[in-house]
Parts: sequence; C-alpha cells; structure tokens
Amino acid sequence: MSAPWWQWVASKDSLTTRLTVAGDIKAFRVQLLRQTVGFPLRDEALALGIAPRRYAWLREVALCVGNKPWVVARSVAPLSQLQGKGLEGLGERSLGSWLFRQPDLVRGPLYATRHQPRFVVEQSALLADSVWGRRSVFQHSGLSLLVQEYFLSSMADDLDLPSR
Ligand SMILES: C=C(O[C@@H]1C=C(C(=O)O)C=C[C@H]1O)C(=O)O
Repeated sequence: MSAPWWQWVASKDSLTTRLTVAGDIKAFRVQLLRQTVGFPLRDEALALGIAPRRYAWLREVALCVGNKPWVVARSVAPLSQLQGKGLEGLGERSLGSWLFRQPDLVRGPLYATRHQPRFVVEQSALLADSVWGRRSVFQHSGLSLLVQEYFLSSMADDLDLPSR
C-alpha cells in the first residue's frame, strides 16, 4: 500500500471528520442506502463472534463529498445489543459522529482488503469501484459494531491519490 493510502486506511480516528476536512468547502454528506434488520454475512458473523443466524442491524451508506460518493460503508451489529442506543432514527446523520462521542469507545484492529464490496452492487451509480477496503469492530457498553468501509476511485481522483 502506498504511503498516501496508508494515511487513510490505517487511521483509527473518525473517518467522518477526515472526509469533512479533506473535502474542504465541498459538503460532506451521508447518503443512506439501506437500514434494515437481517442476517449478517458469514464473515461478518465471524468478525463479530456471533452465530450467522442471529438477527442483526444492517446499515449501508455512501459517504459523499461534493455529491460524489468517496466511500461506501456497511455496519453490522447484533440486534439484541442495540436496545436503548437510539440508533434506529440515525437516518443520514453519521454513525461515526455518534460513535466517537461515546466515552468508553474501544476500536479493535483494522483489517485491510482489496476485495470489492458486496453490498452496493444494485446501486448502479456506486458500482463497486473500490481501491481499498477495511473493517474493524467497535465496542461500546455491551455493543459490538462491525464497520466496513471501502474507499472508491472517485476519492482517489479528487484527492490525486495513487492507484493503490
Ligand atoms: C466509523 C465511522 O463512521 C462512518 C459513518 C458511517 C455511517 O453513517 O453509517 C459508517 C461508517 C463510517 O464510514 C467514522 O466516521 O469513522
């Protein structure tokens, strides 16, 4: 991985904040693609340490800067752990902004991937064009939340980042 990409992929602070800063005067916006209850994918269940047939909260978003999707993200949490967290009504507000306000937040290791995301295929405007992907599990008062983020080539173009 090139050094400029490492700065993005390996950073453990809020991606929402980083994108807001990098976008400069171009507006940052969370576009909600899907928020639903369902079963996690096998590898997601494994990452969370839960059974694959356990109901989970699934949230998919595009993080847009100046109306262009720079990152697509899918977050997964066991439904039973979400009680009282008030995340159902999050809508187009950033999950990251909420997470990083939690005083007891712990972030697990980051894992990088060159795979394309599997969740946005039906969104033609976002047709998987990921340069790097990553995932990590956040822990906050009994909640384990898997966040998977894929950095898209439109971000590389706008920020003049290398191809990988
Ligand atoms: C984890 C963060 O949250 C971001 C915001 C998300 C959302 O609103 O669903 C999802 C993943 C992240 O890209 C962050 O900002 O670091």
